[in-house]
Amino acid sequence: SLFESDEISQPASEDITISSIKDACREHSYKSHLISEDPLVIYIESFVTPEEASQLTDLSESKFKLSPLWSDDGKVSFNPNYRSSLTASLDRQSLIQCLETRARSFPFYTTPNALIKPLVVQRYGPSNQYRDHYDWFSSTPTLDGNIDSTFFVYIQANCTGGGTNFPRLKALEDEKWCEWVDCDQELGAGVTFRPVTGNAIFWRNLDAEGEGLKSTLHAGLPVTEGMKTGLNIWSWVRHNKDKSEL
Ligand SMILES: O=C(O)CCC(=O)C(=O)O
Ligand SMILES: [Fe+2]
Repeated sequence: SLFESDEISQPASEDITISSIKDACREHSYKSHLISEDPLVIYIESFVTPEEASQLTDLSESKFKLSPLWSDDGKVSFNPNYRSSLTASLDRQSLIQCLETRARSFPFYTTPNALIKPLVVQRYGPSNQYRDHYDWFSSTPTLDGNIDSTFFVYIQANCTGGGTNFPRLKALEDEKWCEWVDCDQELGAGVTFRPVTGNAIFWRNLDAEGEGLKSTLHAGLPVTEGMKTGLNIWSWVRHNKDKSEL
């Protein structure tokens, strides 16, 4: 086990890890909090600085198109009833390379050689949402890799609503989480992270055999007012090749 504590739903405060990195283009510290051990879900405070968050928002500004959906063979389709946000794919300039390095050096990132595909930014205005889905694909012959881990970083959170809901995670009971998690939702609704600029959720999508974890089901809940923008950092690994580089 990665952790000493077996209390998955209420990690002790000793589970906080502070990481400081000098090589992610500038010195940067963030704080990790264990949310769930299986599936592995970590909440990261200040994964990006406020300046980085606003630069990322600026970089994506002119690039937004309707967000796609992917089938298990990797084909793209559109269905605004299911996913109504906008997506921008970012050029790999210096800030992006810094964030890729920061992601690779995250202590819980176990596939340092995995392929990071171009980073994408998701934008949600009023009523925009992304209903329940997995970030992983079921194995099919046409797609030889899968998304092993996800960072979802809130880069703009001037909104109400728009939480990131994991309906199959056990609700967090300790009030200390209410700073970041919706503590007013119904029991049984899992865990809903509230958008907070600069903070991120990291999770592993695949089990040790490379199979998708159904416990990672999640949704971007509808924004009720304002604007939410988030950055995805997805790492890809090959199927059945023991987490090798894609
Ligand atoms: O918007 C969110 O909170 C989640 C976004 C998401 O799940 C995705 O882009 O795959
Ligand atoms: Fe997702």
